[in-house]
Amino acid sequence: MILEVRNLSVVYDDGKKIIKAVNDVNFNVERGEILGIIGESGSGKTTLIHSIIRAIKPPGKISSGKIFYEGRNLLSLNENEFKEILWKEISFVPQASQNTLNPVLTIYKTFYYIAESHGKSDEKEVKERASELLKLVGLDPKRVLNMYPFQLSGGMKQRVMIALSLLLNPKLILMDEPTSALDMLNQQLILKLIKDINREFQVTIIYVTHDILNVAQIANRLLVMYKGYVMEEGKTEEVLKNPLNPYTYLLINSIPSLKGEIKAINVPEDEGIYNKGCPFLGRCSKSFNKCEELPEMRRIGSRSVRCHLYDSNAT
Ligand SMILES: Nc1ncnc2c1ncn2[C@@H]1O[C@H](COP(=O)(O)OP(=O)(O)OP(=O)(O)O)[C@@H](O)[C@H]1O
Repeated sequence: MILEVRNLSVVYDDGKKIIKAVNDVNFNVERGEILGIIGESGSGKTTLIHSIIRAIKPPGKISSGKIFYEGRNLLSLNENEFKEILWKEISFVPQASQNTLNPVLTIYKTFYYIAESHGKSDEKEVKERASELLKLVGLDPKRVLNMYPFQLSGGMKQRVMIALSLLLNPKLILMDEPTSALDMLNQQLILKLIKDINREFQVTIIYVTHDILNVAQIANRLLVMYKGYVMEEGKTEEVLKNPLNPYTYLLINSIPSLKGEIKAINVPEDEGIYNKGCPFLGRCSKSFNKCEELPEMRRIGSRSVRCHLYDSNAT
């Protein structure tokens, strides 16, 4: 196991409103796997992976929990200890990452500054490593290293971000919606690239998306989130073939035939009156009295599910 998230909760409290963005989340990430985290917009996916890289800013706050990376709790390391881990052990491809490249730096300088901040300031070595990585992601280093971000297409920028994430040979890469701003062809190319990187370098990947078809092509396991709660977890093919949680069932059955994006789920909107109980209570067609209590995560064979429908089967 490379990462272990235990009882993680995150709240945003601006003094007027409290949003419980991540609620008592528990999961493990096995070495070498691709874990897909799926859920609609607002389900807490970005907040969850920002917690891992300690990027939660006020009014956000990690209210409880531990995140163990190779046995060390990331949340209790001091700044210097954590700096040693970021990029070198764990790297991050952010959401809308095409817009996160510094517009006044050439691509080479961007590589150089990250390497330099981790004690690697030999220009020749950095250039060689950057060239090797750009080639790996299908870009011509001779052209691209001297270019500025505005001279690159969205697909090229996304490839640069993936190359950058590999710069210091991390063991774990967190990717937040890495294909969301790309056309279908580029999405498929990036997915193939991520799968190749995972296989070739044995890098563990956490891939966050609202696009279930997209992630199902590459993820070994899926974690389904709703309103900050994990609703279901299991091997990709098992979850897709036999979703246990009514929310997962709806997610899968809302896939339009041509494209996997979850645009709308064909159930009534949440009326917003259910502050306790199952988070999906307001929209679930299978709910019954017991659902007014929050269901615990139950283990069913190799799967886990949060739903009272399985109470009697719980082991
Ligand atoms: N900086 C912030 N201040 C206040 N609330 C926030 C902040 N960031 C996120 N939230 C709230 O936390 C909840 C979870 O948001 P988050 O961005 O983590 O979800 P998400 O599943 O990643 O959605 P998306 O795919 O749209 O990014 C939402 O209700 C969101 O409005």
